[in-house]
Amino acid sequence: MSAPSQLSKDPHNNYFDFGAARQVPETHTWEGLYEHPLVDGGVGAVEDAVPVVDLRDPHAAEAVARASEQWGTFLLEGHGIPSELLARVEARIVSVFALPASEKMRAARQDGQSHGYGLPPIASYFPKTTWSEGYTMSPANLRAELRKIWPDAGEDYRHFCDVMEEFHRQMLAVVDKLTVLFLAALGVAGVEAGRKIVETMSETVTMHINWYPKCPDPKRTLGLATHTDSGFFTFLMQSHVSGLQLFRREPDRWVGVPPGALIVNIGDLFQILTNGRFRSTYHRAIVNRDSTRVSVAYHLGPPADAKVAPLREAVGGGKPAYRTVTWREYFLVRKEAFTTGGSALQMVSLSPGDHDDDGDGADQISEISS
Ligand SMILES: O=C(O)CCC(=O)C(=O)O
Ligand SMILES: [Fe+2]
Repeated sequence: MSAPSQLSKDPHNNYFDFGAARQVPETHTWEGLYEHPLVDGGVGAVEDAVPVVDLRDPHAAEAVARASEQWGTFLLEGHGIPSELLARVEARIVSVFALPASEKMRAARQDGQSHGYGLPPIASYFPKTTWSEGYTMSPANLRAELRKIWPDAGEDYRHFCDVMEEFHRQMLAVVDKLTVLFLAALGVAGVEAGRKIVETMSETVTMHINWYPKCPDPKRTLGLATHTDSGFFTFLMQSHVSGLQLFRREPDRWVGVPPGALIVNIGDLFQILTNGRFRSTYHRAIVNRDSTRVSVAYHLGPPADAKVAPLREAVGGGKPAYRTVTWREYFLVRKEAFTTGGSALQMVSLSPGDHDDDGDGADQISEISS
């Protein structure tokens, strides 16, 4: 593998003009992308159809449990977010990425910062660059953040912020509904630990918007590198263009997720909280020749320094499978895992004889506490 181009990975020094690219340069060429077969995960597929949960279904909690245990991903229906709003979100996102490089670069993510414009946050762990641009923002500081791009706070600024805030407001209602189902599925609906999870999660919302330009040679490159989401769970809104693929084992294969739906992904910290019952999924995004694609990953998790350990109800009479971690600590573990090619969840798992130094005995293990 050739040495990575530091320049093209550094949003402060360089900007890759996707619109002008007539081929995929070495810096953006990924090897081994098609080692495993690709299968269709659409509703018509029999074996590999990605599960669907309809929030209006009286048995939705059971469907959520099954999908979270067996897939770690499901398509969400009956969420009540008007498709007209989702179309406006998409249009406004397209308009941000269409701005001249010099304007976008005003918001470039600085080293060590989680928010800002540029390559997706996980890009720095990989030797090659992905065929995408991203922008990470939190609803709490959306207006201040976007002033970097639009210092005069004109009409485009107001339209973007208004639509993203409306999206956030409507998403919070969906988060509430889905959290009720998750807690019911886990049997902790009336339990203190469950209440704490719900109370703290909405404070941490981060929105990561992704823009995948058209690509002259899409098989040679990747839009977003293979990863699991690290928090509790993520909603993924995507445009009507396919690109998301889930990794499934036995046999190893990539399952193409149908475009257009709102998707829910279980994250690593939820796998820890549920003692491995709900599972996070490896996923990636590919690009295509004819259409640009947009997605919004709406990430939810605990406050950065809250201790997360397997819930008592999930451990039952058994042993905790994971040690206590905070999201902040887990990011460091994840960085090491990306760098060494290991699994972050494996690195925080406990063997039967291990003691959880931070767990402070059986009482603490089943809690999330700040
Ligand atoms: O664009 C996609 O389909 C995937 C996005 C994603 O996985 C993420 O931002 O975490
Ligand atoms: Fe993701």
